[in-house]
Amino acid sequence: MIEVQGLTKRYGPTTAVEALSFEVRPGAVTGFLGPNGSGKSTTMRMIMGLDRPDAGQALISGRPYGELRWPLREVGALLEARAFHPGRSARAHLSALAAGGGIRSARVDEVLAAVGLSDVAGRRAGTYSLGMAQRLGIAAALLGDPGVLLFDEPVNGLDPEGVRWIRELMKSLAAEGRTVLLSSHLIGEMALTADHLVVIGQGRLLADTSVRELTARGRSLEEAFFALTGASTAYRGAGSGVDAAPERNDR
Ligand SMILES: Nc1ncnc2c1ncn2[C@@H]1O[C@H](COP(=O)(O)OP(=O)(O)OP(=O)(O)O)[C@@H](O)[C@H]1O
Repeated sequence: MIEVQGLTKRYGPTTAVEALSFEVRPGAVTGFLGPNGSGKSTTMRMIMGLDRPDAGQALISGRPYGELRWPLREVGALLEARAFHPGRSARAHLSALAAGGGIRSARVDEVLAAVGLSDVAGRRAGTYSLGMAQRLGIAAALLGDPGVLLFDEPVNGLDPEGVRWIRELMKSLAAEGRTVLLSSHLIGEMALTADHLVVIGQGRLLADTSVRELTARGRSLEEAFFALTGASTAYRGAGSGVDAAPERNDR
């Protein structure tokens, strides 16, 4: 379970995230949607303790990230592709993470197999394609077998086979009872993958509802998304207009 409570983050004059509250529950894939610059990555970074909120808090299984005794065993995240030393092999990268996180070393080969990198595990990770780098990032997220997982744009740059692989992986992780928060710009993909959606615009909550309910509002999930976010897409010059109360629906 992830609990985001009144989270606020400012960068100088820019308010990246403002009084944002939502919960991400186990056993489902929760999609995290919003236009460019709406605050998705900033929110995920604050959940992972990488950015300090100006107000509010984010809890993982009831605690802030910094208070987790064995963080890698509680939460895994893919926040940036290529977050590894390019000169190290995938196996060496994962082994170092396992050693630092109190994770048995045999787990490294298990996650390499799970993401399909066993045959190239000895190669320098800097030589990996984008798809392979994403798989390595996912292997790192899965290393501690955590109950909570965050993925920021995991299908970016992947080929159709890779996109389908991610979709099935997200669903199977949720089916195992894990909490899965997934951001993506690909709304059609989100319609196929997510059960629940948290939609934000200009750092504020716009909707917290099921995919089914949101899709039923328009001809497609994409149309419903545009109707919801149109007023908060600053680069279209449509004004700020996000004062309306967010829409919440029981799951
Ligand atoms: N380190 C930073 N310094 C200054 N401004 C920042 C920083 N990080 C994010 N921002 C600003 O905060 C806002 C939210 O950015 P964020 O990257 O969280 O959005 P996002 O929803 O993840 O966007 P995208 O979909 O484009 O990845 C943007 O206006 C961005 O320019």
